[in-house]
This record gives sequence, C-alpha cells and structure tokens, in this order.
Amino acid sequence: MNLRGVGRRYGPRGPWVLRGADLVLPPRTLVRVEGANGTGKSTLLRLLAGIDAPTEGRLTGRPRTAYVPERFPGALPFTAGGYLVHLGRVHGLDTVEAGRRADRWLARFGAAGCSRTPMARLSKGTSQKVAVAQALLAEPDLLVLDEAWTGLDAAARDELDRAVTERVADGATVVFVDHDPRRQSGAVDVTYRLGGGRLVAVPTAGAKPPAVSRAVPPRIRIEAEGSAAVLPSGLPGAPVVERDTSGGVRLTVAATHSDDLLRALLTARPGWHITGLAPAGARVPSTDAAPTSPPSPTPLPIPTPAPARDGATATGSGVPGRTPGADRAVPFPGIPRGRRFAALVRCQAALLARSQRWLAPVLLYAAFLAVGVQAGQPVLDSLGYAAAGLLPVTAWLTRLCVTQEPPAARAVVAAALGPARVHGAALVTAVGAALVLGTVATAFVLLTGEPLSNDRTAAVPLPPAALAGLLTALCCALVGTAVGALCSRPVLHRRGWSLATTVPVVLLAVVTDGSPAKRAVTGLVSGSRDGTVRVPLLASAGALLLAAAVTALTARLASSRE
Ligand SMILES: Nc1ncnc2c1ncn2[C@@H]1O[C@H](COP(=O)(O)OP(=O)(O)OP(=O)(O)O)[C@@H](O)[C@H]1O
Repeated sequence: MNLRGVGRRYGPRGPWVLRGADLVLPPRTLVRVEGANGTGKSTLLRLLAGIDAPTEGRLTGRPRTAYVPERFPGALPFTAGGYLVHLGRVHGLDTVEAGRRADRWLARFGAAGCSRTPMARLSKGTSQKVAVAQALLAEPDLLVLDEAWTGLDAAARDELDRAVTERVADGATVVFVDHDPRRQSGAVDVTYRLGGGRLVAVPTAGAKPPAVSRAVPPRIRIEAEGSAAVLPSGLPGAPVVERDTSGGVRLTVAATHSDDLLRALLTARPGWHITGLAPAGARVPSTDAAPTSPPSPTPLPIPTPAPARDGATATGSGVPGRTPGADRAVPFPGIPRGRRFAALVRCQAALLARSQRWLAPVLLYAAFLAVGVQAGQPVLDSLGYAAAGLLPVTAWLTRLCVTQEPPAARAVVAAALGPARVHGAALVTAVGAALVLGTVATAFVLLTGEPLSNDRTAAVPLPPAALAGLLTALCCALVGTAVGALCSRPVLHRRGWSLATTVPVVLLAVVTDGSPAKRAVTGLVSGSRDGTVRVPLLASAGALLLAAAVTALTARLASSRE
C-alpha cells in the first residue's frame, strides 16, 4: 500500500491535520504511529483504513482491511456473537465459519460466555473485545488498530499482542496507535511520528527485519485429493495453494488453523480426501500408498501478501482451466463483492428491524391507509393513494437507514467494504423495507377495493391493476429513497436541516410534473375515472434512473466526507 503526498484537513479552510505524507506499507510489517494528542494519528489511521479520503494526494493498493476504532459503541441491537457473525459475513465468510471464528476469538479474549449477551449489556472492556474480535476474525491483510488495547484486561492485552504477532507472521501489515510506548516494543518494524501535520519515520529501538525477528507460529503441512474442480471458499487460515504437475494441490497454512482446514476439506461437498500431513518444510507422508516420487509443486502466482515464510501444505486434485491464482484458498478475495454487499444489506436490515425505529413510519403509514382506503372504494384510486403515501414514509425510512449505525460501527464496515458500499447498502435496505410496505398495502387495496371505475360503470381488470399498483409503489419507493438520501448524511449532517428539507422536497416530488412518482400516481388516479389501467413503465424507468443517480452521487460523497 502506498501513500503519495497525502494530506487531510477538515473543511476547506481548516488547518492541515496531515500534509505531504509519503508512505509505503509492505506486507508482513508492524508499523507504529505515535504523536501527542490531537496530532492526527486517528486521522491517518482512518485514511489508511479507507474510512476517510485524503483532501489531497493518493492512496493506492489498499488490501483487504479491518479496523478497530478508538471508541467502539456497545449500543447495537445484537448479541456479541450475532454481531460478529454479521461482520464475518460482511468480510466474506459463510455463516458457519463466521460463527466458528467468532466463538474462537471470543474464547481467546476470555469472553466466550458473552456470545449470547446483548451488546448493550456488555461492559466497556468486553465491548472492546468484540471490537477487536470483529477485526481479527477477518484475518485481514491490513489491520488498523486505533488504541485497540485500551480498556482490555491484562490477559486480553497479551492475547491481542499475540494476535498481532500472528497476523504479521501470516503476511499482514498491522498499523497501530497506542499511548503505551512499551506496546509491541522490539517487534515494531517501523515507527512514524506525527507532529505539526508532518509524518516522519523515527528510529525504532530494537527493530529487526521481520523476516528474522518475529517468532513464526508452528505450521503443519497437509496433502489431500478431491474430485471438486474448485477448492471450497472460506477455507480457514488463508492457506497458500500450490499445484503439482500430477494435478495435485498443496495448501500451506499456520498450525493454529490446521484442524479447521482439515475439517473444512473433509466436510466440503464434494469432499476432499486427505492424503498426507506433516510439519511445514518436511515432505508430506502419504496416508495412502506411498508415492514413488514426491510431487513437484508448481506455485501459483499469489499477488499479495508475500508467501508465508514457513507453512503447512495440503494437496488435492487439479483444477483444469482455472485462472492462475484464482483458486488461492484465501477465504476472502475469491468471494464476489456482491455477496459481501448482500451480507451488509442483511446486517443493515437486521439493525433496522431490531432497533424498532421503523415502528413510527410504519404506524404513520398504517394510519394514512386507514384514513384514506376504505372497503368498496374504486381500486385504482386507492392504489394511487396508497402509493403516494409511501413516498414520505420511504424518505423517512431512508433517513433512518443511513443514520442508524453509530459512526464507529459504520467505520468498521466501511473499512471492510468502503464507505460508498456501506451507504449504498443503507439505501438498498430502505428501498427493500419500503417495497415490503408497498406490497402489503397494494395487496390490502386489491383485497378490499372494488374493481370498478369511479362512476362504477367500467370494470377494472385486477391483474393489470395489481401490476400498475406495484410499479407505482416501486416508483414512489425509489423517489422517496432519492429524497431521503438527498436530505440526510452525507449531504446534510444536521438533524434539523435534514428534517426541514425533507418535508418540502417530498411535497415537490409528489406535485412536480416531471416527477416519476407523480406521473405514476396520476396515471392510476386518472385511469380510475374511466376504468383504464395505465402501467407506469416509463415512470418506473425514470424513478430507477433517479434513484441510481442519487445513490451514485451520495455514495461518492460518503467516500470523501465520512
Ligand atoms: N471529523 C472531524 N472534523 C473536524 N476536525 C476533526 C475531525 N476529526 C479530527 N479532527 C481534528 O483533527 C485533529 C487531529 O485529530 P485526531 O483525532 O486525528 O488526533 P489524534 O492524534 O488521534 O488524537 P488523540 O491522541 O487524542 O486520539 C484534531 O485537531 C481534531 O480536532
């Protein structure tokens, strides 16, 4: 990862907190950042973690990142274990593996009994253990720790020291700030000091090249064969994969992960057959008939980090036609971002559902429907009314979704997927919630309304009416999301301004002629006069375009103004 001339100031006329920072962060390196209070250490770490964007300069080559913020919020409506599983999924793990790692890390920090405890009831120190666990279970290539030891008990501090050593030995870059000068002393590879907006490297007492100084955890070598064409995703321990000329695959992994790796291979569908197991460096003895000659491995190109210095290996069947390097069994890079994004939406939806903040807009919408939709009314007219009411409700839900996470919790997921995707996930969650409401309201109107025109002379066919009603609800939900996104953070941060602008913008969206929502609603209401169903295809496309444009704009802003 490289920083070139990176500077950050808050506000166009604010003082430069950081200026002209040039930095190279190689893999397998432990970096300490020090400086007095207020000199910009957290600012630098947030830039490194990708939560914040530099005002000037460039950051390139950020690997898969996890971040522990300075202050972690306990007030999330999850249990400790539940939150860690959500975060594990956001990092690309499947649910089972995320749960296993959550349990393991909680146990390592002496908090195994807290897995089912609501986070709001955790002590400050135990919350901090959860904060640290969420970063470590991801086995990130870049681990950014902002005073992560603060609040931990002595045993947990030691465990975090060990975990940092393991991460670096596994090839990661770890950057940390801690006010205790003895923290990781002797293990730090580079120390940078911040002061007066400048970042300077300082001599690190006792620093040695990590390749010779750091204790490497023992490693085990495993060989296996399988009929599967692709190694299972999410293999524990980020094993390094090699292939031999006879079509075998060799995996290299830290000993601490060997049991998990074996279990994952053996329980994979289709399954893998373990043919050998040995300490790294030794030739793997076959568990079947001994091969006449040892396999000659052909290492796959692995972009980053550098190959492990020492390791464990598993061998399996060849994978014809694969892209070189594509099957490196790192649990994360192979996982499509879409899946991680879906995990983030799921997390946001769970957060919304559990926070019960949805109750107020949903009750308001229910009251709106109760007042305006009565049994026996012309169905198209009622569908138009129900859809129109969805627009302000969606704007409200959108505001809730983009503001529901405490900033530190948002920072943690932003480090994993980027602030733009976190913002996008919030908007998708809001649209999803609004569509559920809109679908229920449409179904209610279709069941209770009369399929007749206003003067009750013309029949209204129900299937096209249902389609028109659903698409109109979609239009209103999308326009409502666009309004909500434009009237909340990152465009408007203050609650007062946000509320003050939402109401007039909602009104504009309902009454302005060019608005897709108005077009769709008007189509239903005017069609109700003579019983004509107008399916709002064009308006739906317009609403989709508008919502996509606003999402892109606000997501971009979220990346630069967090
Ligand atoms: N979001 C923000 N908006 C405006 N100013 C900010 C913001 N975040 C940080 N600052 C300012 O930037 C400067 C550096 O803050 P930062 O938190 O990075 O310092 P620090 O070295 O981490 O401090 P500490 O050791 O107390 O944690 C401070 O003057 C702070 O007021």
